[in-house]
Amino acid sequence: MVVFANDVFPRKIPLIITTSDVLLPGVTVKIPITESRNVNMVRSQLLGSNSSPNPIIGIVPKQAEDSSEAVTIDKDTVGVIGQVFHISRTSWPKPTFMVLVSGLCRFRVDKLIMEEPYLVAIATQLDGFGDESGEEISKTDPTAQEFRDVAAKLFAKLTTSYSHITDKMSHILDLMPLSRLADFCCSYSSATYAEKLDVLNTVDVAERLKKVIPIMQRFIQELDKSGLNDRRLMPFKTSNSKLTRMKPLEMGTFSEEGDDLSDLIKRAKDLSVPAHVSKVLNRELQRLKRMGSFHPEHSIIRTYVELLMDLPWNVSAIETLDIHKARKDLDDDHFAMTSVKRRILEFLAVRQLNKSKKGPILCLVGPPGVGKTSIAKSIAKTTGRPFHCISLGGTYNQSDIRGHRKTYLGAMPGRIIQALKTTGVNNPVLLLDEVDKVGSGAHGSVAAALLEVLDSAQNSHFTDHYVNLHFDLSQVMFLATANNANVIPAPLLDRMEIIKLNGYTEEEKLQIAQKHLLPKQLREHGLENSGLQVPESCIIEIIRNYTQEAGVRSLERHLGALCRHRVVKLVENQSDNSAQNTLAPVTLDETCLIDILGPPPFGDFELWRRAGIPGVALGLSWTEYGGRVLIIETTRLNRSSQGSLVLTGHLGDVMKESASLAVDWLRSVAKQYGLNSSDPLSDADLHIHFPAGAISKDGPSAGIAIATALYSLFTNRPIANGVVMTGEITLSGAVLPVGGVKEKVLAAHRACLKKVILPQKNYSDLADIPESTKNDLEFSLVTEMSEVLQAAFDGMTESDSSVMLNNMKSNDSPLLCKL
Ligand SMILES: Nc1ncnc2c1ncn2[C@@H]1O[C@H](COP(=O)(O)OP(=O)(O)OP(=O)(O)O)[C@@H](O)[C@H]1O
Repeated sequence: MVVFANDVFPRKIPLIITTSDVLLPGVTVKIPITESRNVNMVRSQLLGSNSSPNPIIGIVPKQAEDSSEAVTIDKDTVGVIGQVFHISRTSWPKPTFMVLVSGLCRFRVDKLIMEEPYLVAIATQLDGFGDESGEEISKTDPTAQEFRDVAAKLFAKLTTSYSHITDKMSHILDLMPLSRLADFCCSYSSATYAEKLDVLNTVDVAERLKKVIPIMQRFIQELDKSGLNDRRLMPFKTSNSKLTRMKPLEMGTFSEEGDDLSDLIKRAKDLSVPAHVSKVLNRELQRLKRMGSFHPEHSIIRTYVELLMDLPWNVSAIETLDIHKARKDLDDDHFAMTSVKRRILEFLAVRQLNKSKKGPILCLVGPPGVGKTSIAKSIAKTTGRPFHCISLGGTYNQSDIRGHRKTYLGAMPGRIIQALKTTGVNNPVLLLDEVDKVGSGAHGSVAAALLEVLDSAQNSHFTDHYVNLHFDLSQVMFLATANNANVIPAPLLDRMEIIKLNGYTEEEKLQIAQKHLLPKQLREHGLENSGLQVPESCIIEIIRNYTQEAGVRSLERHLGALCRHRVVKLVENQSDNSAQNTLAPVTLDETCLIDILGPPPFGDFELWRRAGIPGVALGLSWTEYGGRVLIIETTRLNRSSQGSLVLTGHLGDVMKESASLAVDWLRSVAKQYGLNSSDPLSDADLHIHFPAGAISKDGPSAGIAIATALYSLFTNRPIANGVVMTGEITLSGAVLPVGGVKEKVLAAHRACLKKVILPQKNYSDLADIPESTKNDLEFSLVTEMSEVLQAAFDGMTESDSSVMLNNMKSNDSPLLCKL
């Protein structure tokens, strides 16, 4: 109900700009609010704490329908004063409001007094609220009579179809003032945007009637031709209220919702979907049809229906399985990785022979940057299936996989369904990236949700909570990647076949850089013909002193940095001298590297400075990022009381146990090895430290290195140059095998060490190590501590050791720097 003081509307009025249709007085419409100033206006004026129950706003149409220019409001622009009856909002996919508003009368903008955050104008009312007392045209005027005749003809046409509104039609014709009737007929006939704008701008009633007559006549002809009644003419009511001669019509709308819905229905008819889907689709479309777009649930149901229609229930990519092509593709895209490629070819060959056979789910496990994701992409490429990567790192909610139930606010389908929608086929290659990083929280375990997805016996009936219909995932080729297989939950691990990718040797990295990474970076930076040469020596320098990684990602980044530097030079050259578009070819050297990349962050100076001191040994550790050289420092602090063992460096329980074992082994052999005291801890504190305390360390494999460091401390003999060791120690001094040998040996090679002491039982692991690496290293395979000591001190007599110590004291640069 409009309540204005003295029936005059307020002079200062907030505005909404409409772009899709023109509201005329006497008509009620829903206006979608998307433009930012309109949204601000609704938030502040209609939803604010001070807003009145049925606020009054001004509605101004854009002045040209097709104009793409930003909407501006000038002085004298004509609009319609409207009363807001209802506001609904949706927050998904983006925040939008829908405002139900009833047009009351025309107004003219005198002055804009605010433009941001929303528009406010000082306005003047142009016509009355549609009561007959203010009518400016007499009923006997010829134009008025002609108008009434044509309107009667139009109404007669309509009432023949809408028998239930016959009474109301005649009521309108009799009671509604002509000025208002003109607006009404124009709105509900087939007037164009420009015609409606023209009628809005025509304040003079006689003029307005003249303009609406041809519109109605054309509409009558259209109805005659089509034989149908226009759907836009909806049932309506009248009211005798003082100010609102017309009550809101039942939902005319600006948006082309009706058209959209019929498009949706038509699309649903043409779709080929399984019976259980088509049943739900039809049911939901019927609901949509019944509820109208103003219903709060409308957009939720519509989004759901659209998802059902977008999902590739019966659409498959044509698989191209050709083992020769697959071999070529894999070799073209990746250097080395022989065993991985072999396993993938076996996998593809089995599929080629028997397409219905459900192969295992391959899980590629290895340190970062060794090509897990890129080999998965190659598999997709060679099989002709679309590829999609689902990154699972940090996923703690099982709804991410299975979706949210539709009843939740902002519910969404899970990542599997979203991936299928994105790829548009039901047999893509889906890569579950970082499957070892999934977690579990208050909303269930992600691993448990993945079990269903990966189980070939169950996944033909995979049901996402949002979709709530089973989707057949049996055609999807799932691959997974992980950095550390040990932390993958056992039931999940059980469903996958692990393929290990190890770190690369220096030689392999060089080949990968020359054959793949550098050409790729040059291509991506548009430098193919720019004359940039990165010689082998530079790449080796980057590998050795600028990166310390098992994979090649950091190497690729550094090559990218070289390319970017060249691009800057090229662009600068172009702007300095527009005629010259090229630079002279350049071959980088190590000095250029320092200029471009800065001083090398790595190098093994630290190792060399520490090794060679009595009580310091080098061990090897395995991490999910590749192998690492581990420094073990020991020292003895004289105390008068009974000594104690102090361990520092962020150690796990197993590593602490290893240290105690090593100390006790040393106690037990003190006499045999002629140590000064029969109990090294009798009058001293012993401190064993593992530098880099921020990194947690655990496992038994540092046992022999700790024992050797202690032996070195108590005999005051430094361990021989470039010796590194790994192996578990027992109390009796036996050496047990350890894991991750390949990664550890590669780390020793990267650090330019000379000799690796390994447990004898790890002999078979040496087969995995590339020949070129093996040729650079000396291996000592040992079964007990006496052999470890023999190899670690390398036949050095005590006098050799003291010469070495003296050298170290007199010369600041350590001996091992020469390695
Ligand atoms: N053997 C190889 N031959 C050619 N390029 C390689 C090889 N290995 C890795 N690369 C390249 O190294 C880059 C990093 O590889 P990718 O992203 O596949 O690593 P990833 O193992 O998946 O790492 P993360 O575990 O961090 O996801 C890519 O550009 C990839 O093409």
